[in-house]
Amino acid sequence: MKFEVLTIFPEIIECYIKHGVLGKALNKGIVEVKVYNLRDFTSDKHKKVDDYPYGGGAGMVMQIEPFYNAIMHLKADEKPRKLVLLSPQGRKFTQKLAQKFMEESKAMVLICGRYEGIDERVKAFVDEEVSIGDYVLSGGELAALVIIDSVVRLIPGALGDELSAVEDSFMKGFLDYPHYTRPEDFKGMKVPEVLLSGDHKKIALWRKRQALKNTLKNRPDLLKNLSPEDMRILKELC
Ligand SMILES: Nc1cc(-c2cccs2)n[nH]1
Repeated sequence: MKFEVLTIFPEIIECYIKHGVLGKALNKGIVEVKVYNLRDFTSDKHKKVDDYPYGGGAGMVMQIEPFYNAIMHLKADEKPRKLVLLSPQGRKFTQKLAQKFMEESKAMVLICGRYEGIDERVKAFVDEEVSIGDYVLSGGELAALVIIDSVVRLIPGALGDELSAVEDSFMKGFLDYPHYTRPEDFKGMKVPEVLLSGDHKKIALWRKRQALKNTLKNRPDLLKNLSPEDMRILKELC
């Protein structure tokens, strides 16, 4: 899978992708990330990327020309790619959308705006507008990293041999179960006995109950389309 990121702060992307799961996936060649500085696609000596808004108002608006030039540069190889604009106005990014992107796209262009927004005409050249949440960031770079990280984790082989339990739970519609590791007793705070029992059936049931309990408490909106077994467990909790 290939990600191409358009930004005026390439360092933000380049620094993050060197670490952790992303770093390993890059080294394994499972994923490629190319970052393009929009300033390299300007035509003035000051590499200007923004200007005052037509109609007045606070702040600056990013101009269409650098985005257009960068997109045309990428499209010159005529390879298929999904162009995604990050913005608070976009469709909500979820684990299911991450799965869809991983399954359907060989290459994604992540377009990062800054300031008070970007010229609306840029949207004529994108496939999707995506929001990672109902809050405003200073720029699209963090949102782009969220998408890269969550999509790469889903690529077969990216996580090595460890199970991606967290992704599984979100895909099934509830939050993750609690995790513990050594020591068994930390200042009197003990690991739940069931996890020391070696009884995998009991452990699996305990984890499911805890996951449903957490979901009921913090994200009841996720609790739909439960299996009859999960519904039975949930009813016991109520
Ligand atoms: N979900 C989300 C995206 C954004 C921004 C994208 C570009 C500038 S601000 N804020 N919140």
